[in-house]
Parts: sequence; C-alpha cells; structure tokens
Amino acid sequence: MSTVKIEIKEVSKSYGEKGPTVLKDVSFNINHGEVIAILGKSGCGKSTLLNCIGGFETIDQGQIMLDGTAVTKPSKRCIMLMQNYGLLPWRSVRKNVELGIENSNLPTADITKRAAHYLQMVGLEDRANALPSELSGGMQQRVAIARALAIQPEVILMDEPFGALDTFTRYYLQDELKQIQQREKMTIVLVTHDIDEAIYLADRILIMKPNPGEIHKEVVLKLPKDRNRADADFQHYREIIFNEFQFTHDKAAIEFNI
Ligand SMILES: Nc1ncnc2c1ncn2[C@@H]1O[C@H](COP(=O)(O)OP(=O)(O)OP(=O)(O)O)[C@@H](O)[C@H]1O
Repeated sequence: MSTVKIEIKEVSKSYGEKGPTVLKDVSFNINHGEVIAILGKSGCGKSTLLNCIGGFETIDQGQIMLDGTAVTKPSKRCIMLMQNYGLLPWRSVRKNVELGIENSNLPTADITKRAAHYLQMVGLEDRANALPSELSGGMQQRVAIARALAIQPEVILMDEPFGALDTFTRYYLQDELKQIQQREKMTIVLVTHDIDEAIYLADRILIMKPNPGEIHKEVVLKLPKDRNRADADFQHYREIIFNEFQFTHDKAAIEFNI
C-alpha cells in the first residue's frame, strides 16, 4: 500500500500584499517513492509551487506537510535540483559533491566515500578532480545530481533539470535518473516543459492552469516503469496531454518541447 509523503492542502499564495494570486486552493498528495511531473504554461505557478513544497517560499493559506509535519523552512530531507546546476566553479567535482554533507556529523572518511559512491553512480568517478568548467553541460548536471543524491534526501524537487541540455544528453540523463530513482526509491517532484520527459519519468502528471495557478487535470500514467517513447501507449498519453494544451487547435503553446 502506498503511503503519503507530501500533503498539499488548499494552498494559496501571492507575492506581496497586493500581488495577484499565484496559487489558489492547490490540493494534492504525493506518495512515498512516487515521481510526479508538473506541466503547465509559462507563469502558471509551477516553480512557485515547487518552492513552497521545499520551504523556500511561504504560503498564505493552507498547509504543506512532509510526513505529517508542516513544512516551514528548507530542509535536507527535501532538496531542490536547479536547471543551472548551482555548482561552485572554484571547487573540484568531488568537492562540489561533498558540499551538501561536509557540515554534517559524518566522519571525513565517510564523506569522501559517499561522494565517491554517488560520483560513480552518475559515471563521473574519473572526473572527480576536474573543475566544473572542464565538463560539458550534461556532465555538470550529473555532478549536481550526484551532489543532491549524496545528501540522501527523501524528496528531490527538480525545476526543469534537463531543460538546457541537447536531446541525447537529456535522454541519457532521464534514463540515469529513472534507474537511480528505482534503486534509491526517493520521491521526485519534477517541473518540466517537456511533455515526453513527463510521460517518460512520472507516475502521475499534474497539469496546471494559470491566473490563478490551479491544478487543472491529473493524468495517471498506467505504463510499465520501462517505457518506450515509440509505443502506442506512450502516444496515447501524448495525445491526452496535447489535447489539454490545445495543440491540435490554433492556439499552440510553443514553449513546450515535443
Ligand atoms: N519572487 C517573485 N516575486 C514576485 N512575483 C513572482 C515571483 N516569482 C514568481 N512570480 C510571479 O508568479 C507567477 C508564477 O511564476 P512561476 O515562476 O511560479 O511560474 P512558472 O509556471 O514556473 O513559469 P515558467 O514556466 O515560465 O518558469 C508569475 O506571474 C511570476 O511573475
């Protein structure tokens, strides 16, 4: 039986006292070990919602609970993976991966061991002493993933994590992430503009609509974990989502990758 990891209950938020309502009465649950993708047109509040879940933004109304405890500030149990990687340019790859755990109570030998383990997991153990500037964008994102995993969070929030990468690197990292998620069983909330990425990775897709940001539709992906982008079932879900965004009509939303 699946257990609820995160509860989002009637969350509303605006920026500033007189700002427009960015999120209105947003409610949904995320189960332990589930991968949720959030899709929606630009400005509908996806990043705001992710920041609220991570405790980086306060909410005006409602509640966000992680394992039954209200989220009021960021915590290492629930961390954010950014699109721009957030690597420190003066630190080696290894030192970047150690960043999130070096102020923990772990002995130095364990910190080194854990960083090496996750670097190996993303296939970068031989680049441990390189600087981020010596790596490709895809490799830098793998360092960021290793750094996030080294913290051993229960939840990873991802804001367009592969948006800046070329198609092949994106596919490669999507596969890598999928394997790691299945091994480590962490919960993932993924904001993306890439419909294929959402169908490929998620158990459930939430489609948001703007002004104010609300959950418009939930699509449960009844697909095996191993997915093929060319399968008829995959196309079926594409069509459902395309229709939601009126791709088949004249108001095509060009910000989505297909
Ligand atoms: N720090 C902020 N201060 C004021 N307004 C903000 C702030 N962050 C976001 N907004 C506003 O909130 C609304 C939702 O923004 P948000 O970034 O959450 O949308 P999004 O769906 O993630 O957009 P995109 O897909 O373009 O990244 C937008 O109107 C945006 O201008």
